[in-house]
Amino acid sequence: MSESSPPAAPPTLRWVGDALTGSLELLDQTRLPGEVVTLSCRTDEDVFGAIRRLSVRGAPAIGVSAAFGLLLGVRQALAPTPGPMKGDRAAFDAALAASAEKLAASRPTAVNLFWALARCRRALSAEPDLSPGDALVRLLEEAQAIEAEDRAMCAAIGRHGADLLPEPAGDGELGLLTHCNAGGLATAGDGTALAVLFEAHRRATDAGRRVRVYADETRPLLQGARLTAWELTRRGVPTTVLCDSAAASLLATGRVHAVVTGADRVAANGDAANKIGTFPLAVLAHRFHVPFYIAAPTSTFDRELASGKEIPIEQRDAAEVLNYGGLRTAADGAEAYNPAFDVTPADLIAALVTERGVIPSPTAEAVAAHLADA
Ligand SMILES: CSC[C@@H](O)[C@@H](O)C(=O)COP(=O)(O)O
Repeated sequence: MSESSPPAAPPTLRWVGDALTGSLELLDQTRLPGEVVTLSCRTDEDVFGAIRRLSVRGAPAIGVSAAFGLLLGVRQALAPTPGPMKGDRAAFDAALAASAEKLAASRPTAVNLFWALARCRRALSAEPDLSPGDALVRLLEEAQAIEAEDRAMCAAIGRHGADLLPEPAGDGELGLLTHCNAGGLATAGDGTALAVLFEAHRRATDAGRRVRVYADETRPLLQGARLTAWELTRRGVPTTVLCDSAAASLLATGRVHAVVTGADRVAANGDAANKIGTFPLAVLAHRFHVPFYIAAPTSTFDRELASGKEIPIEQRDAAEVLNYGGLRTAADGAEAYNPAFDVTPADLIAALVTERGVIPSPTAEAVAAHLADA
């Protein structure tokens, strides 16, 4: 390790051990960047709580964690103390359904949660003859497959997205603006939007060029200032944090050449829900003729929803808006409006980037063609 390397941090999520005795370790994102703390989850209740309070967050990471949470839920029901699984396969399937229902209630917007739970249940219903013990091992294999696939998806998204980015004229710096955290902390890999920015930085460095990432602080929970800036600076990417409300004046300077964000759910027509504050960025990007890209794996697409109007938007605790750093800052008696996500209409999105490639100027037809056989 060189002298300037930051201390190693634990991965965002990691399964440790076998199906019968293992646990899910999560890097507690509520403590970053000040403290690096690992949570050990041994029940689905632990995972539910971690998702709900945003110790683990970001659409793909929520999905992967929920898959491991499902295993923990079934194990807790059928082997609450160390030892072989009790009950028959019907008891296993009932515990699986109950745990999936519990985990699905943790957060409403990121479709990866429901996608991962449904995928695990399908894998088990395809093998009805497995004993409870073997079915638990099968569940672990499926959760680990989801995790490994997510990692590969991030890498592919990074390459496809970086191919879209312009080269600034002369020896100018490529300026890239992002919102919230769609990085390694939000996935099992290098992220979605941040994978694009990391790849752009790597390519620019190889070519002797410069990249700067502008990270919106992302009120009210500061995922941009706390998490995105932490990831970028640890990897040596020049990083500038700005108040969300400074984006218009930054774009007006011409220093931003593309805006890249992630998504929590993309509807069949290409409308995309992402962290509150993403939609205004897309409007601003349109105003300043800067391309606005959304990077998300196909597991974030919800073909059952015709448009973004149908995406359920999480409303969070008023205290997140009325307080700051644990202290009340809003006048007594004021109420809060605190949707966690907004929906960017497809016509403001220059391209959706997935692990399969790019959907330029997304429409329902283009999204359907892109997802065919997915
Ligand atoms: C690759 S993560 C994409 C999105 O999940 C991310 O941008 C986002 O909005 C996360 O919101 P959060 O409330 O922190 O879970």
